[in-house]
Amino acid sequence: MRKDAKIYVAGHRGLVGSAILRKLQSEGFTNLLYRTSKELDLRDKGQVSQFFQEEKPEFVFLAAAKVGGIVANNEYPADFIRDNLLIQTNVIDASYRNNIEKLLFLGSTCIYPKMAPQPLKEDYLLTGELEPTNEPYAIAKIAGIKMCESYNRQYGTKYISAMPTNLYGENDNFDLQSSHVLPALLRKFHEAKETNAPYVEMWGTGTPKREFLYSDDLADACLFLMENYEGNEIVNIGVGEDIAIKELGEKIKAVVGFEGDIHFDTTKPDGTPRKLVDVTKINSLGWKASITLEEGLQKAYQWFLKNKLNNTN
Ligand SMILES: NC(=O)C1=CN([C@@H]2O[C@H](COP(=O)(O)OP(=O)(O)OC[C@H]3O[C@@H](n4cnc5c(N)ncnc54)[C@H](OP(=O)(O)O)[C@@H]3O)[C@@H](O)[C@H]2O)C=CC1
Ligand SMILES: C[C@H]1O[C@H](OP(=O)(O)OP(=O)(O)OC[C@H]2O[C@@H](n3cnc4c(=O)[nH]c(N)nc43)[C@H](O)[C@@H]2O)[C@@H](O)[C@@H](O)C1=O
Repeated sequence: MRKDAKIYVAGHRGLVGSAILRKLQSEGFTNLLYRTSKELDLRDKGQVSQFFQEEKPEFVFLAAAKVGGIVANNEYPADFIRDNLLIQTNVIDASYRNNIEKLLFLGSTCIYPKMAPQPLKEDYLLTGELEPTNEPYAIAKIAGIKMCESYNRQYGTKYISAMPTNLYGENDNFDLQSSHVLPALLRKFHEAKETNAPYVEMWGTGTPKREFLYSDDLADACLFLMENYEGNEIVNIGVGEDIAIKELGEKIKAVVGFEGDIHFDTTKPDGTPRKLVDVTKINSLGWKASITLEEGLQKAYQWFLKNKLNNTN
């Protein structure tokens, strides 16, 4: 991409979009385009068509989506399938109609079958049943992948799809009902320390395993793929190592400095038992994650302390 190429970052205030924006700015890209959801509701086809016709971006990072943790996905399945299908359909189709040069679509590793062998290889897509807690969201993401692939086949476009593992970092969602596990635990352990609470309650049994990638690493990978990858096959983005949720809780407890106990609310769902991605493909293309979980947890906690302390919703 030229440094003055017109690049639209959809979802620039979110965890992923804000990291992509920071990365592009730090790499010297000067012609960046972004809108909040209030300014441009990507679920509205008319607004999206008008925006693309007026602005004519050359490259699109599609990081706008309806996103949430296990309970939010489970409780609001209609919102997750509807908003994501609308956002991605409108953006991908408007990109085609306005001849954009290249688009990167962000999926998620929940597109893989619940019981797929580990680590998850890209070609396990559509080989088995999905995890029920996030099936509607995953089906929307699979539709996005297939839409990119179909436009490439029929129209000769260059739309690529990346599948990141669970993410965390700056501008994460710290709302305890709708967030993912890592930001939820940073907040829970911090608040328990501040109030001298005897214990922190974690959801589920603590036995599921997850892999965590810092958002700055993800942004680096997205730019790398935009500049170095073309093709219909999806590409996993991860670190290649996972950890049990209980162990993650212990690590966060230590980072925050909480000295009480951990309890488990087993009425809450565990979700998929394991979700470790195979990163052979992106590694062999020449990209590797560089931020360890220990470094990332420190960075994320410092960011939380500085930016969210009196401002959590
Ligand atoms: N977080 C994670 O662990 C993972 C995320 N991903 C994927 O990465 C992508 C980004 O996720 P993440 O950054 O975590 O999500 P966030 O919830 O942090 O951010 C989502 C962004 O999407 C924008 N958005 C939502 N609805 C609309 C709408 N109707 N119109 C316009 N913009 C909208 C929001 O804009 P505004 O702020 O202006 O309202 C927000 O900035 C998603 O595709 C997600 O599936 C994949 C794997 C894991
Ligand atoms: C990125 C990914 O994210 C989601 O899938 P998930 O990985 O299951 O999500 P999660 O981060 O919410 O939970 C991971 C594990 O952690 C446990 N857990 C403990 N204590 C808390 C807790 O306090 N909050 C949360 N949220 N989980 C907790 C929780 O019970 C589960 O076992 C989907 O949106 C999916 O669509 C998707 O793509």
